[in-house]
Amino acid sequence: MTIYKALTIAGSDSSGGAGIQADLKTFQERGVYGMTALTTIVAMDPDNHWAHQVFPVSLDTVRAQLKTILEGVGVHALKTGMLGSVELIELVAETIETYHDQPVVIDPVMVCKGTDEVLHPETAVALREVLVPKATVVTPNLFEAAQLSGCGPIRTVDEMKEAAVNIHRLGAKYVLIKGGGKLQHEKAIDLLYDGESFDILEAERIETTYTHGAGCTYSAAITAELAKGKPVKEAVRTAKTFITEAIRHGFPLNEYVGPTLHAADRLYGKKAVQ
Ligand SMILES: Nc1ncnc2c1ncn2[C@@H]1O[C@H](COP(=O)(O)OP(=O)(O)O)[C@@H](O)[C@H]1O
Ligand SMILES: Cc1ncc(COP(=O)(O)O)c(C=O)c1O
Ligand SMILES: [Mg+2]
Repeated sequence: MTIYKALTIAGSDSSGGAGIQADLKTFQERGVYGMTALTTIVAMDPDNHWAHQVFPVSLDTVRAQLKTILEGVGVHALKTGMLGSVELIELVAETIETYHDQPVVIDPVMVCKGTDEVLHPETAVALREVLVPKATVVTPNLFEAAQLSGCGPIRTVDEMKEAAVNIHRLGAKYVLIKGGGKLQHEKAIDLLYDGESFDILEAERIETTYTHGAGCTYSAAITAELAKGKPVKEAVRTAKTFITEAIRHGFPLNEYVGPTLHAADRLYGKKAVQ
């Protein structure tokens, strides 16, 4: 029996809903062995309205983790999440160049939910110019897609299409823009573009604010399916069902944050994508 292995290069969300924790839980749920290269640690302050504090991991430490996994073990697919510095984005891009055989999912994390404030503003340009061109699939939310594409704010499916074309021109093979809860639409719409045609993924829109980590979980589920050798379109459809169930069963951790339930598809799943 083949054990499929996936790597996430991402930050730690101590509260467990997003980041490397979401990725590992999702890999496990999808039957894939998960490994990690930790880039940064995010802590949230309960005495200060859950304000985020970011503690970066040194470049050498990230390099050593990547060597452990990519030279010491090998992976069937990898994904990136929060990277936190231009130097790190460059290191990850070089690493992908060296191990370019596996599918690569780039989740171009710029923002945490609840704010449109870019966490590391200087990294947006490096993401666009250095890392997105290496992606098998890039998975921006609406805010990130606007930043990467150079388009203004994205409010409609037509504007999502325009942004997807621009991002595809950067070199990503597939562009998946997440309309999610922010697009004014009765469904939760995502748009997948492969340079030729647009696929709309449509799922039930769930009335909830417990979506912390939804993007990480979605991109990790896509990575897991790609690790198993699934084609991109099938991987994205499977992941869409998975994230819809995880959001349906999202829950509050405290007054500030509610993550999705990574185990929901296994525990309560039903088909969600139309
Ligand atoms: N309220 C919702 N109901 C159903 N699906 C949602 C909802 N909000 C987000 N999604 C879906 O969750 C996935 C992650 O999207 P999103 O939350 O926009 O990402 P991010 O966490 O990176 O901002 C996408 O498939 C999106 O369509
Ligand atoms: C370490 C880390 N990575 C990524 C994210 C982005 O999470 P989301 O999946 O909600 O976009 C967060 C948000 O808090 C985070 O803390
Ligand atoms: Mg995100």
